[in-house]
Amino acid sequence: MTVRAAVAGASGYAGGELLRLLLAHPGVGIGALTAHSNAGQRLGGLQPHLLPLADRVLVDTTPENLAGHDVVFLALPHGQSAAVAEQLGPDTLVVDMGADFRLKDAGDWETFYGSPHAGTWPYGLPELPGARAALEGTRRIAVPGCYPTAVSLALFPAYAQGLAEPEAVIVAASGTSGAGKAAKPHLLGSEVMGSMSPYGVGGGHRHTPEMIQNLSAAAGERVTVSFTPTLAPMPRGILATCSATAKPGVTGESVRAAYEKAYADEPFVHLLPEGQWPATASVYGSNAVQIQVAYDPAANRIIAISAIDNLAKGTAGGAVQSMNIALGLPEDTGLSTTGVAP
Ligand SMILES: NC(=O)C1=CN([C@@H]2O[C@H](COP(=O)(O)OP(=O)(O)OC[C@H]3O[C@@H](n4cnc5c(N)ncnc54)[C@H](OP(=O)(O)O)[C@@H]3O)[C@@H](O)[C@H]2O)C=CC1
Ligand SMILES: CC(=O)N[C@@H](CCC(=O)OP(=O)(O)O)C(=O)O
Repeated sequence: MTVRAAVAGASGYAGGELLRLLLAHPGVGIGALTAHSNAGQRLGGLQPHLLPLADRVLVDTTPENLAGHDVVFLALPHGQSAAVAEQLGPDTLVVDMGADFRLKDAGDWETFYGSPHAGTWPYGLPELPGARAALEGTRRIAVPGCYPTAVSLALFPAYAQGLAEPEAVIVAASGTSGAGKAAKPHLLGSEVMGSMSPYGVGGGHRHTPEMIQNLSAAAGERVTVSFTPTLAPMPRGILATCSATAKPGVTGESVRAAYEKAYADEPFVHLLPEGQWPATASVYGSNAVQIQVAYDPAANRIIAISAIDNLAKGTAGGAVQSMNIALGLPEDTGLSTTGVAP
């Protein structure tokens, strides 16, 4: 079976990484490539690493250009996907890599994104309880945010197995590609190189409600989240350091056993051997997630650390993984757990 896929936002970082993965996917043929300000340009001038597609010309992001495909990926800025998606038929698999359909609570959406809520689609993080079943056969997928991917995978086993109190503290470092390709003053090389800095401090980051949604569902009670993102001088990668107070009776052994149970059969999540710690360099360009967990008896806290590539498992790889499930393909088709090093 070969499906024909269109990519809206093909000139951006997420669209570019998606095309890199789709070029290696045996079940996908690449159809229309759309953009906005770069419509009319050769892809090779914007994504020079995608050599097999260099002479393809970007077209406008219109329903006409996206029609006639089996799968349409939307790698557009927040708030742009809903209007495009509603023009696509119910038989088309629409995979939204933006935020528009991730949140269930309309109030949360309005508070953090400042526009009317478009709706909620099956959530593309297959490792979460119940998520795979919701993705099977669906024709609409909301790909999670990059930080919520890293944080939810680091912490949900502790909540799902009743080991952690409902308050999580998270500090995560992201590479600069997480902010997209558009020029922003704080992303100038001279600002980023040789420096790390926090942003969105104090509960203001828009990924906070998405983390609360995922962790609360796992816990069966509302989990509060204190989330501090930081910008790291690297192009890709997220390292999320997450902790929560342990419930009475928790030990290092019970925490380890909970994570081993949660991830025993997951193709992309690798619980590292004890004593080895996640590193962004180890997952560069791959769909793998590295996780390690420890119990700090002096502080009575569970500490879970994850590393992902924000553009791979954190966006495009997660999108392909969920597409595979929706189409009934083996989940790992076209995806690799092999990174690039050094
Ligand atoms: N970067 C990351 O790590 C992650 C990104 N995402 C999500 O993926 C989506 C794309 O992000 P990213 O690739 O980083 O962003 P970029 O800024 O790199 O790319 C944005 C893309 O959208 C196009 N675009 C911009 N404005 C419009 C518009 N008004 N209508 C239609 N197309 C438009 C751009 O076209 P043109 O170049 O022609 O202007 C470009 O192709 C976002 O929703 C983001 O949240 C999700 C998880 C992680
Ligand atoms: C470093 C950096 O700026 N990262 C982005 C997150 C990117 C992402 O995954 O988020 P969305 O898909 O929700 O846009 C940020 O903090 O806004």
